[in-house]
Amino acid sequence: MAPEIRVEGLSVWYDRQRALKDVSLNVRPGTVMALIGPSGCGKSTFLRAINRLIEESTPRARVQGHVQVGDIDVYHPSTDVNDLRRRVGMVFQLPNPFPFSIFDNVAYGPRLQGVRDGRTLRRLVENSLKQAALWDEVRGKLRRPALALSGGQQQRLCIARALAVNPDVLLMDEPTASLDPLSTSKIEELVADLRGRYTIILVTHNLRQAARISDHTAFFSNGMVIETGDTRQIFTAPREQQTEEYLTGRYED
Ligand SMILES: Nc1ncnc2c1ncn2[C@@H]1O[C@H](COP(=O)(O)OP(=O)(O)OP(=O)(O)O)[C@@H](O)[C@H]1O
Repeated sequence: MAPEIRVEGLSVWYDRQRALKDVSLNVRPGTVMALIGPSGCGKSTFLRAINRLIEESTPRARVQGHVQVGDIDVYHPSTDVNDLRRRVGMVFQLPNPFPFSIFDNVAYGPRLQGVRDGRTLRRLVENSLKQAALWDEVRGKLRRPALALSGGQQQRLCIARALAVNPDVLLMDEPTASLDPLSTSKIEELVADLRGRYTIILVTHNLRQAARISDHTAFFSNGMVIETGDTRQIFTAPREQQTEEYLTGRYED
């Protein structure tokens, strides 16, 4: 079941720099939330706070506030980070398949979880590749190296890999930034398809993409959420002047 994500009073410090300032934001179950805003405003930091990736990449960073993903209190001392990351999948800007075969990339997570049975693995791999809209292009070639796929296919493979462990949240950090227009539209269709089954947060610099595929949008600036709401409303009638300036390109990046 796609969970609600509730974030209350989230602040993040990297050394002395405060990258997020008391951010509160809710994402409803099974919806797509787009995070937009100028470079360095804290969008990726927000995303990485949700699956506790910040402590992984920057052990000296400090996180304060409350993050709830369904029934998981993300920063509670008893929370199992591996379990959290199984339920909260992540896709990055640059496709990052492992230097293994297509099959082994998708089977990686389930194998780590102890799935050994060949038939079960084959079924999981096929289902995940179908969900990621890649199956038709790679069936019969599952033993080929993942790195031989095109960039757009690699990104869909990374989405399949994330889906293979059966998450219920997907965090996507500029997933189409490195892709050509055709691959971008495939990923956008895929996100539209996954909506409902997963709660999705998508960071994007592509405003038209945010307008096309998100239900809600949050505009970040300088570590704060300036405005959040229905995507249509944000794009057609923003309440805040800063949002309007950003959307009309008058914002100093
Ligand atoms: N690991 C880190 N160590 C120190 N400072 C960091 C680290 N990661 C991010 N920052 C700083 O925190 C601020 C927010 O960065 P973040 O990457 O979250 O912004 P962003 O909105 O995602 O930017 P972009 O759109 O360019 O990806 C920036 O000033 C950035 O330089």
